[in-house]
Amino acid sequence: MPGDWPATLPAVRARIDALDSELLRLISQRARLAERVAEIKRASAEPTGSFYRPEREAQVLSGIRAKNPGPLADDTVAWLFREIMSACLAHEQPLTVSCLGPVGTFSEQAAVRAFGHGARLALEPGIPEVFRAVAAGAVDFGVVPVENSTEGSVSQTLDALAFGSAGSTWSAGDVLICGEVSLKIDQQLLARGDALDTTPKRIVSHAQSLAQCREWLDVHYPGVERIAVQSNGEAARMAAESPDVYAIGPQLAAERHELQVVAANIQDSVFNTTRFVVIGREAVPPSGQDKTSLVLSINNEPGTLAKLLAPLAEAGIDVTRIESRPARDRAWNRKWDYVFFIDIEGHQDDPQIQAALSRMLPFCGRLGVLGSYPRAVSAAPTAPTA
Ligand SMILES: O=C(O)C(=O)C[C@]1(C(=O)O)C=C[C@@H](O)C=C1
Repeated sequence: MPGDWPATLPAVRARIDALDSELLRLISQRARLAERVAEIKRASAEPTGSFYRPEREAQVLSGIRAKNPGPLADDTVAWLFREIMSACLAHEQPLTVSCLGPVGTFSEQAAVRAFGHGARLALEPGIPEVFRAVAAGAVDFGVVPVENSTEGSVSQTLDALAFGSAGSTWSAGDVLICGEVSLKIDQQLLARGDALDTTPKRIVSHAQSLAQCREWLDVHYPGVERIAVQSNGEAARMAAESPDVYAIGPQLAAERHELQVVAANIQDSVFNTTRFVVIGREAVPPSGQDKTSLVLSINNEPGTLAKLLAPLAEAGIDVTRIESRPARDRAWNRKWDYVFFIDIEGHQDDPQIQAALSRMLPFCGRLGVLGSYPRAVSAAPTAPTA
């Protein structure tokens, strides 16, 4: 520690007060610059619909992590700047972000992780409703779960991205992936305070959460009926209404619904993590550290998948995920039975990616780009546990 550090508590606090004043002055100056950014965006020849710039935010957060001198963790300083940017953006143009509700879902937590507390949240009863709100322009962006490390893909999200709405109120392509955020999922068993010493008649949660805790429930609550509901928030709401019902969900749900934690961190895997995507209506320009999500159908002949992936391998493009699902949409399955979801490193505007995609086209029944977006930059209020 430098020799001129103050020695007494009042002297240290005086130094902290002086630094806080300086920080406040700098943050206010930053907010003034954000006002200027807004003026420039409004006057731009090609004004974009939203002032939110995920590619710029990813660059700012990566830069902060790289420059962090300590002693605070990279995740912590990135989180502080996430909130500063969120406040600056809210000052430029308030955003509304839709996600699965009611209050107390992991999706709510992920939306705050992606946008900070400056965004207004619009909570929807289901994932299709989040897509509909984004497609209709009722909200600026949405945040939806796409895959979980224990349970795999969230089929409602993949189907909506690939095929559009089941009722044809909006089409695939109206909604694009604009960003991603990962959340460590710690599941809590929740109950009303007056139900703690009883055996519940039912344990309710979202199907994914029940599946993530299957083994733990088999051991600790064998024979108790498990009921899947629309969301963890809805489960917590039901537990708050009846002492016969226990819910599984996040700590946030306990706080929002005034429930007690009967058992903490009951997920079967300690690495349990869910990846969420941010969905919007506009394509995102390159940030320099991007991913592209593709959906495609292939001719079901021997060797086609290998031929399809060869241009990516030959160009040294990393495939971060590949997943197949039955094609539900007639336009996709008239001739082709399965669709593949493939995530690759890079942006669709990169010439190298464009060249690889055009070499893949002859092997595809259809090929759609679900979006190019900045790779998640970790920014968490507390150090992640895994
Ligand atoms: O650089 C911009 O375009 C801004 O609007 C400024 C800013 C920021 O506070 O740094 C705010 C919101 C955007 O999403 C990205 C960055």
